[in-house]
Amino acid sequence: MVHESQDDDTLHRRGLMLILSSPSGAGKTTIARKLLAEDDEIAASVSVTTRPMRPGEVEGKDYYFVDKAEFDRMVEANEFYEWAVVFGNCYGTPKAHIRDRLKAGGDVLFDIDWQGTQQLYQKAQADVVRVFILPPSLDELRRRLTGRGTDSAEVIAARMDRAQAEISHWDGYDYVVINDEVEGCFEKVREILAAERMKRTRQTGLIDFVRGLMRG
Ligand SMILES: Nc1nc2c(ncn2[C@@H]2O[C@H](COP(=O)(O)OP(=O)(O)O)[C@@H](O)[C@H]2O)c(=O)[nH]1
Ligand SMILES: Nc1ncnc2c1ncn2[C@@H]1O[C@H](COP(=O)(O)OP(=O)(O)O)[C@@H](O)[C@H]1O
Repeated sequence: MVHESQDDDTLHRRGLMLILSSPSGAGKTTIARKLLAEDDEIAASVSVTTRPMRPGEVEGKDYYFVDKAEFDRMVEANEFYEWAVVFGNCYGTPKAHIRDRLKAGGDVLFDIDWQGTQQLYQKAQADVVRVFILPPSLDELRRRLTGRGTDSAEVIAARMDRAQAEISHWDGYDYVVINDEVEGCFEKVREILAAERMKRTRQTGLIDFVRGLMRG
């Protein structure tokens, strides 16, 4: 649970920003979905966009939908950690909701590439935990992209062409996990998350607790 106050039996902690990146097809969406389904202390980051809402999309769940004037105002007011224009529409990661969530002890999951990772890290270094997921081999990466059945042969070829360039950014991450087998990879990501949650600097309730201990 996300703690609203410190009046419960666990020490209050500050949330963290968990970034999962990988070359396309290595399995970051699979790991992210499992984490979101099994861990109620973490929620996905919701971006702001000027793109029109698609049928079935939900405001505040898929995106926050705004018009261009409002998006420009948010850029001017420095309300984004990062933003970009993709296919003619603007997309940005808003600070406000994320800050509130971190303060309340909730974690936020980002499924973003190395460029977005660099930008987030520059803005929020102390809160960011960067995890890079590697495929066990390029042959297996190709098998996964093909097996997913979502992309044409051309798109798969383009993703394979980009894979080595993406892999070359592995050293910009705090942790690297090889996704050989899903359950094993998922467990490793969970262990990383568990350890990062225990970091002294994130346990904001510790000072009072230790003072109490010292007073006897
Ligand atoms: N930089 C950045 N890119 C984003 C953000 N949110 C979404 N995108 C990217 O915008 C692109 C288009 O997203 P979307 O309109 O949902 O279409 P789809 O994901 O291609 O179906 C994708 O490549 C997303 O990764 C964001 O907050 N910041
Ligand atoms: N460890 C694994 N072993 C075999 N297949 C996997 C593994 N992890 C993911 N997959 C499959 O590979 C495909 C690509 O995974 P996905 O999570 O969509 O990758 P990404 O989000 O990195 O593009 C999907 O069909 C997924 O079910």
